[in-house]
Amino acid sequence: MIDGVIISPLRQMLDERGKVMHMFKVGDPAFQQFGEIYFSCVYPEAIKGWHIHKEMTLNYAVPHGHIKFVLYDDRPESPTRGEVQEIFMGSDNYCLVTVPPMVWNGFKGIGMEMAIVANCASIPHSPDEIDRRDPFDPAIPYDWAIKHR
Ligand SMILES: Cc1cn([C@H]2C[C@H](O)[C@@H](COP(=O)(O)OP(=O)(O)O[C@H]3O[C@H](C)C(=O)[C@H](O)[C@H]3O)O2)c(=O)[nH]c1=O
Repeated sequence: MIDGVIISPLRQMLDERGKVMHMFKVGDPAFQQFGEIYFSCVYPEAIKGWHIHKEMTLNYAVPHGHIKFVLYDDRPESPTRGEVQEIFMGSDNYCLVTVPPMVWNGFKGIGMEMAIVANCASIPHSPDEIDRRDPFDPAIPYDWAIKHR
């Protein structure tokens, strides 16, 4: 587990009409502050990344579809420097993933339908605080291909 990353299980309340899915509220252990919430939609097999946020703390939940969310820690002072972390998110593993600034991250749509990634971010979106790398940049030691373990 990359230092500073928090995975919080989220409740889904099902009945014969549908369901209610929790996400995030003031007072939750991972809550810092509210900046903006937006939704990034990704088709199966498409990759969005790599991104790094210099200031924003991310709070991701995937209420529809599934993704493989991948994190890479190259922070010089981090006890987990060099680690890669994969988190499979979606309605089958409905959780909130909190990612501190300066951790590389990206995601790939998996399964059969478009996934919706909600980010309840600590600050409003600003392109100035994001750096990007190509998803296949060899500087990040990760292969996005499916692993038939
Ligand atoms: C988020 C955002 C994006 N854009 C524009 C910038 C690009 O022209 C286009 C797609 O943005 P981007 O390539 O950043 O999209 P994603 O790869 O889905 O990433 C975004 O959604 C994931 C979940 C992240 O957490 C990222 O921080 C966020 O940038 O929308 C805007 O104009 N305003 C916005 O608030």
